[in-house]
Amino acid sequence: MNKKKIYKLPPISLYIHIPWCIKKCPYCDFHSYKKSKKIFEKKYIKNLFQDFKNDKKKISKRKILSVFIGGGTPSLLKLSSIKYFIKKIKKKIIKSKKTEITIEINPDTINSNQLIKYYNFGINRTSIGVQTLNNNLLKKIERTHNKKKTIKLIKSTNKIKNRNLNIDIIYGLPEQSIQDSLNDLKIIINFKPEHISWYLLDIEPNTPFYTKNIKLPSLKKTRKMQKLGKELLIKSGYQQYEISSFARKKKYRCIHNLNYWNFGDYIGIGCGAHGKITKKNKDIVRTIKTKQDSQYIKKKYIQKKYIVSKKDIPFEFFLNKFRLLKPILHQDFENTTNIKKRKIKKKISIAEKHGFLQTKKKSWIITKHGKKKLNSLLSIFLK
Ligand SMILES: C[S@@+](CC[C@H](N)C(=O)[O-])C[C@H]1O[C@@H](n2cnc3c(N)ncnc32)[C@H](O)[C@@H]1O
Ligand SMILES: C[S@@+](CC[C@H](N)C(=O)[O-])C[C@H]1O[C@@H](n2cnc3c(N)ncnc32)[C@H](O)[C@@H]1O
Ligand code: SF4
Repeated sequence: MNKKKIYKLPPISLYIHIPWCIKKCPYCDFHSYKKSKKIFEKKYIKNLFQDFKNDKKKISKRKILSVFIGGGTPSLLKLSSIKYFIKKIKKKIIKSKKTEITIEINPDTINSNQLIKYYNFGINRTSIGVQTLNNNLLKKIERTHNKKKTIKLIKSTNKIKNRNLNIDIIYGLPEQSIQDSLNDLKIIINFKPEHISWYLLDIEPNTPFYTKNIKLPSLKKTRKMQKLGKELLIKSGYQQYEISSFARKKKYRCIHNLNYWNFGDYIGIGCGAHGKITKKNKDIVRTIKTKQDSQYIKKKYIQKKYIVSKKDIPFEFFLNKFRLLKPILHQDFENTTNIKKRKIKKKISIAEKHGFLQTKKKSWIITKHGKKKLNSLLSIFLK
């Protein structure tokens, strides 16, 4: 009998991109820019919903695991726009109160009353971009908020029942001392946010911080910050479940980001949003939405769409999976990529020879050395 193999498709999330910011931060490589007065928010929201409806058809009845409203700065939107949009998508896709719905917030864009309203609309996870609480450093990285204002906003979240709060902090900032970086963590930990994303400043070539040649802490210093910061977070009750992600309890791990790192699928709507959809024949389709808002509101949603070539899939899979710093099941690789593990045997043995990986009966394990040299490990799969 000719048995047809039925593949299980990966879980699918929804990402919504709001590209606007108060101003562009000089270190930021995200797709974001200052909003022009000519662009009407209402029009953008209407188009977001149309873009969503178009993409929704491509996933038929697959259940949405999580929703993430990111940016840019989604908290720049009017409360009425967010309320309207959440209500519309909830009707279409969200069947359970447990579905994680996150919104990213810049502390200079809202007050505590507005933040509380997000929870009333059904958003159940909020993420505040604090970066640092040192006023001098905030000025150096050209942020528009200060310590006092940020702390007031964080404090106000204590009133929220079932709060699920994430705080983004960056370390390795220009001229930052080890003590400065640990102080930021100590202050934030005192507020007991459910989640802390603790990023090392990344300098990408197309940002002003790259071209300006700013003075960064030495590698030795950032390594020390990393070691001491991680120890502090763990001592304070946070569990690390990804390179930069720490949660107070397992239930506070970010479902949306975990789905990306597990090489799950996601619809990406809004200017510059990326999407990844695995089709029934296991082709992986990536989409990039139109970057300019003026074009997007003319209903030109898609900028690029392509099928990921078979030879690139292992690299994309490991790029995400290695971030979780835990064993990767062979079965998981084969199921998610539709590629047999023997096809990557050569690359795995190179990684083993370098001491980056160990092959066990059912999984690959990243060694301590591999965790330190994650980029070198990944580059093996890029070749
Ligand atoms: C897209 S931003 C959204 C938050 C909001 N726009 C804000 O900045 O307040 C998400 C997070 O990415 C992090 N981030 C942005 N640029 C970074 C960089 N160059 N290096 C490390 N982290 C960065 C920041 O912590 C920021 O809060
Ligand atoms: C830098 S992370 C910050 C997460 C935040 N710290 C938190 O835990 O809530 C932002 C998230 O938005 C997603 N994201 C940002 N820009 C995106 C885009 N243009 N298309 C798709 N996803 C995007 C990232 O992949 C990630 O899941
Ligand atoms: S860090 Fe946040 S506020 Fe700054 S430009 Fe990037 S997205 Fe906008």
